[in-house]
Amino acid sequence: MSVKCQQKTYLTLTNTGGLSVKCRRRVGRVSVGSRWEVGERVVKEWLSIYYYIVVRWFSASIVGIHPNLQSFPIFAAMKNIAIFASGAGSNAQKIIDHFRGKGTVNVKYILCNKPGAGIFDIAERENIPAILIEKEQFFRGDTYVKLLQEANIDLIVLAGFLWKVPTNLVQAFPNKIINIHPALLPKYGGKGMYGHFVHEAVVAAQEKESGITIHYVNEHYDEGAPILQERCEVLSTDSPTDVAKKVQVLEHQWFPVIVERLLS
Ligand SMILES: Nc1nc2c(c(=O)[nH]1)N[C@@H](CN(C=O)c1ccc(C(=O)N[C@@H](CCC(=O)O)C(=O)O)cc1)CN2
Ligand SMILES: NCC(=O)N[C@@H]1O[C@H](COP(=O)([O-])[O-])[C@@H](O)[C@H]1O
Repeated sequence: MSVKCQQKTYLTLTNTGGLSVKCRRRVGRVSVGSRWEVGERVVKEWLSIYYYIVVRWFSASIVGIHPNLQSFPIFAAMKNIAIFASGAGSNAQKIIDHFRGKGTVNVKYILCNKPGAGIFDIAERENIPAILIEKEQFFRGDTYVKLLQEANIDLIVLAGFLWKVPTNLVQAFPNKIINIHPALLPKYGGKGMYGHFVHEAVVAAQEKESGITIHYVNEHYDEGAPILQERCEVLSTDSPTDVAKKVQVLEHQWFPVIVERLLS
C-alpha cells in the first residue's frame, strides 16, 4: 500500500528556547507496507508504549521504596540520549534498534543540521522528536545547551554529524559527548576528514588496514580521548567504497554496544 503527500515534520528552536513545528510537505508515493504490516507495526508500538508505562511506573515506585534496587537492570532509571547526525542516519538507526523494547535507553531527540537528510525520515518513522539545528543559535548562544540540559540528556551521540560542536556545549556535557570516526585516529582525522574523504585518503596512502575510532568529544575535531578502536583489512584492490562498506560493518556492530556500555 502506498500513500501520497506524506507530511514530514521537524522541530526548530525559537529564540526564546521554545520548540516550533515545521512541516516539510513531501509529495510523492510513500510506501508504508501492506495493511497487515501497518497493523502489526501499530500493535508493536502500542505494546512497547504499554510496557514502558507499566514497567517504568512499577520500577519507579519500587525504587522509591528500596533505592538500592536501582542497581538491578529492571529497576534502573531509563537513560536519555540525544543523537546528532547530518546524513542518512544508519548508525542512528542501529542504535535505536539496539535499545528497542529494552526500556533502558530513550532516544529523546534527534538533531540534524541538514534539511532533507535521511535522518529526518528515521525520526519520523520512529516517532522521535527531530530538531533542525539553526546555525547562528548553535554556534552563538546556549539555546541547544539549555534544551539538552532541560531534557536531562545523559549522553550526546554524534553519528555522522558534520559540524564542530562548540565549546559551550562540550563544557556543558563533560565526558558525555561521543563521536564515531571512520578511521583509526589520530591518522585521517581533523577538518575536512569526514565521510568518503576519509576512505579516499586511506586508499591513496595504500594503507593495509583501516577501521573505526569511537572517542569522547572535546573542543577540537577528533582529538578527544579514545574509547574503542576496531580494525579491518584493506586490500590493494579495495576502492574507497569497498573500505567504506567494511568500516560501516564495524560501526554498526560496535557503536550501539559502546553507547550501552557507557550508560550502564
Ligand atoms: N568539537 C567537536 N565536534 C565534532 C567532532 C569532534 O571531535 N569535536 N567530531 C566531528 C565528526 N567528525 C569526525 O569524526 C568530523 C566531521 C566534520 C568535519 C569537517 O571538516 N566538517 C566541515 C563542514 C562539513 C559540512 O558542513 O558539510 C568543516 O568543519 O569545514 C571534520 C570531522 C563532529 N563534531
Ligand atoms: N568524521 C565524521 C564522519 O565521517 N562520520 C561518518 O559519517 C558516517 C555517517 O553515516 P550514517 O549517517 O549512515 O550513520 C559514518 O560512516 C561516520 O563514521
